[in-house]
Amino acid sequence: MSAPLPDRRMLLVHAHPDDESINNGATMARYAAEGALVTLVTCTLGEEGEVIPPGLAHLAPDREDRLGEYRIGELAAAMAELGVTDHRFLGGPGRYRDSGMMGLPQNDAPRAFWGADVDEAAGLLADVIREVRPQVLVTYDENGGYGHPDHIQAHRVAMRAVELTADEPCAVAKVYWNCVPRSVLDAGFDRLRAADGLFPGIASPDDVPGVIDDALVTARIDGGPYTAAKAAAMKAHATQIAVDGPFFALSNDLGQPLLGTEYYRLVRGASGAPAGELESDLFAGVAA
Ligand SMILES: CC(=O)N[C@H]1[C@@H](O[C@@H]2[C@H](O)[C@H](O)[C@@H](O)[C@H](O)[C@H]2O)O[C@H](CO)[C@@H](O)[C@@H]1O
Ligand SMILES: [Zn+2]
Repeated sequence: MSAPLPDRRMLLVHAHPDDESINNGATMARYAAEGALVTLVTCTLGEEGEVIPPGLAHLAPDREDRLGEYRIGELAAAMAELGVTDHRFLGGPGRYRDSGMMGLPQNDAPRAFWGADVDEAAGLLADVIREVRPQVLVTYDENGGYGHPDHIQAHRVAMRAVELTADEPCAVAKVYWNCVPRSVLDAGFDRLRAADGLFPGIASPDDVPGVIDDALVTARIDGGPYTAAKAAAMKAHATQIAVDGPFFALSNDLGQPLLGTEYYRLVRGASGAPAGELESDLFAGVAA
């Protein structure tokens, strides 16, 4: 007989190993520390990524094509930093392949996630929802945050899986999309510009995934005590992310702020906060 599930259960649906730490690392660490079940489903192995450390360049897709298996290890190390023990790949490791950036030939590769049948992939995710019965699901907005095909597809698959299970006892109570309020991001970039010289360049706020008007944000999760865990988890994804204090850069060498407070937009279910106020707990208002 399997152990009873914790009272609070959340499911995060991401495209590649690293997205979870970048978008939700502090949130995941906080809820894991508080005893909630935090389940991460990652849809690809990130096989088409670039490689930051020169000593690992041989793993690249156009060389040994072993980046995917390497990033499995990076993800496991990142989850250890966050205290998350339930992380899975959609359909099993390698079922769906990283599609590469929008418009590249890799988008049309045989196993590319971008070409996956959404209902089939959503059926696989629905099985996870039936197993863990999350009250809360977190994924990207309809643009995947920044238009990456795997992010857009992860959004579509996640939202379809929520629909498929909506009339079942495991129905997800609250669905959130990752976001960053413009004012918070602008302040972060002001700090980065003042700390000049950390990275070869500075990203444009418009390049940061999920930037939205402050008024559209519905939840603010103060990850304060867990910011260090988030930074450590991001560092674990060393092929993709370079971390320097409260800032980081992807393989494009463009610095951006590392935010310990994480923001969300409730798109399905009822807010647990008083009207006009931000939620400070994603589980607010849900039953065990
Ligand atoms: C954060 C994220 O979604 N990373 C993806 C992304 O990686 C970017 C891509 O390689 C781009 O060409 C670089 O300029 C940028 O610096 C990278 O962050 O796309 C990869 C390929 O699909 C993916 O593996 C990676 O996880
Ligand atoms: Zn990604």
